[in-house]
Amino acid sequence: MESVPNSTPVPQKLHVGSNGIIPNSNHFLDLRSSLSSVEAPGRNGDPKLQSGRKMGLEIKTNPKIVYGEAGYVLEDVPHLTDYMPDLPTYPNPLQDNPAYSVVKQYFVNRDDTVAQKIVVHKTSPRGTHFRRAGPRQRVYFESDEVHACIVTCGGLCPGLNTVIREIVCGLSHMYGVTKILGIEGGYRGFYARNTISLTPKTVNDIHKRGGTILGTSRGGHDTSKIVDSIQDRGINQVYIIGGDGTQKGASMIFEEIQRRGLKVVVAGIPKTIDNDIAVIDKSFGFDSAVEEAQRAINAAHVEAESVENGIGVVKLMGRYSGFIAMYATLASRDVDCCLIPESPFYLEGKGGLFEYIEKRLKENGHMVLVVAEGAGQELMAENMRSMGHEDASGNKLLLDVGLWLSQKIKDHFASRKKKMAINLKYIDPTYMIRAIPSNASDNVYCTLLAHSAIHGAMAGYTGFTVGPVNGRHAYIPFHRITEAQNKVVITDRMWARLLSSTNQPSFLSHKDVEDARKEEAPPTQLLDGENCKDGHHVKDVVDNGLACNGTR
Ligand SMILES: Nc1ncnc2c1ncn2[C@@H]1O[C@H](COP(=O)(O)OP(=O)(O)OP(=O)(O)O)[C@@H](O)[C@H]1O
Ligand SMILES: O=P(O)(O)OC[C@H]1O[C@](O)(CO)[C@@H](O)[C@@H]1O
Ligand SMILES: [Mg+2]
Repeated sequence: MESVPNSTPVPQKLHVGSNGIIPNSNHFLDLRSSLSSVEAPGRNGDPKLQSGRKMGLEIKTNPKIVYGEAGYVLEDVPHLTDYMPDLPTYPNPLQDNPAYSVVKQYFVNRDDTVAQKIVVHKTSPRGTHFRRAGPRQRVYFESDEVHACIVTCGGLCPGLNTVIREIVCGLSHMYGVTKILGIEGGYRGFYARNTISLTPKTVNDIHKRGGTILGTSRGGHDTSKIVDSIQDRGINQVYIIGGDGTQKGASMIFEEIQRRGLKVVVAGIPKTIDNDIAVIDKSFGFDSAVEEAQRAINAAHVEAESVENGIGVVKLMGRYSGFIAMYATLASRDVDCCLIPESPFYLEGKGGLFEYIEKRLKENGHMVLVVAEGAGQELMAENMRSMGHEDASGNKLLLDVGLWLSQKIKDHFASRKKKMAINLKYIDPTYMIRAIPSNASDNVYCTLLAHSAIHGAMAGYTGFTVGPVNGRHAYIPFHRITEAQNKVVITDRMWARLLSSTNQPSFLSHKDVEDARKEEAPPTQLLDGENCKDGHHVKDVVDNGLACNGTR
């Protein structure tokens, strides 16, 4: 969150009505090409953006930001007409589609936007909005002109095949597209592998399988080779499914395409089993993972309660964010302790993990412990020589906290001082969970993501990631997805619910709590006005167009 320095120029203001509707839509459309050059206050002055590099990402395009009344801010996504102003448009073929033509107001009003925060005070500024996803009345591609491709990158996640299937079927059934290529093996597949032709027939039942039929990889992102391949193959719609690293790569591809002036749309579909993607409500596959994790937790519980002083330890995925562990714990009710990367813990002494385990064993005769793979990394590094290795994408390789913790617990209770017989079983279901097909609700979610991406691409939007914001699908500029990771906020209500359900110690000192409170709160919390560092009042926001959206 940052407030806007008073010295920055007030941007060109668009007249947005109090209901958020831009009164004359044509006026808005006419302004669209100039919007990309509207200087965003606080952004151009932001050293992270001025230097052009942040988290390895080159950000060259000014964000498209539109300011309205009462602190309304639209963080818009790029459009092909930003750099190709004279493109022709065509009526959306969906208007003649028997399934969709009967729907009242099927087409999204082009001024519709989705609010990032829906909990507001009566004096709150209206805050940040994103362009609403969905089909537009006019499209920028004729059906037989479209040559789409799909690529999946990063780690596996339940639902990848469903998204592939629904992009292929959606393009084909809704827009009559026949040329769709699958890029094999992630980003490097653009220049190092063959492509496969995808049709509704070939993808018909792939949603029932785990993994990705296209294969995936880490590393191998070579922007100019990728864009050469897109150009050489005559591809004009690129659908990129992947996590934060993938979206950074997608942003660079978009920048290069724009630099070359190509009529090529780049659409990102966010994927991560860890649910660590910022802005969106939830990532696909997360629900399926939490559900599948219940099987491992149940097994750990059965094993633990069947023996004297039984301890079941389950490791779940979550490199930097403990969402899977937190939700799996909350869902299960059999878990006595959940450890996540966001909440440091310690083993020995008063208030430590060993003391709590002993207490639970004495009270209950058994216990279940869930640990996210990224938890306790610093603690382990103090004990062991840290490897400091990275994978091909530059992600830090983690030490195995499950094995380490299990050994530490065994050693502690076997020590001469303690001499307490325990029976510990360690279950690592991480890759088994990641490899399952998506569950029913994720399947529906994947379908909506795919459709939103297709509608956006056909309408000429580009350089966006699609996803639900407060339940409504929106087009989100890449930089908003890649500039921060979503994490469990340990001063938030959800973590408090977990602590009260497991009765575990918080392992936090008073100082830890104070530090955590000072950290940025998540965008879903009520922050407007309250979190402006320089104390800009709502009136400043309204009168001077100053942005204070509480999200940076
Ligand atoms: N900063 C970056 N710039 C360009 N490309 C990147 C960047 N970071 C990662 N990539 C590319 O994106 C792809 C996937 O990245 P990564 O392995 O980090 O997975 P991810 O998309 O973050 O998914 P997940 O972490 O959920 O498995 C890789 O091919 C990698 O080369
Ligand atoms: O073993 P891999 O494929 O590199 O992936 C492991 C990582 O990928 C993730 O599943 C994210 O995709 C993390 O939870 C995990 O740390
Ligand atoms: Mg990642």
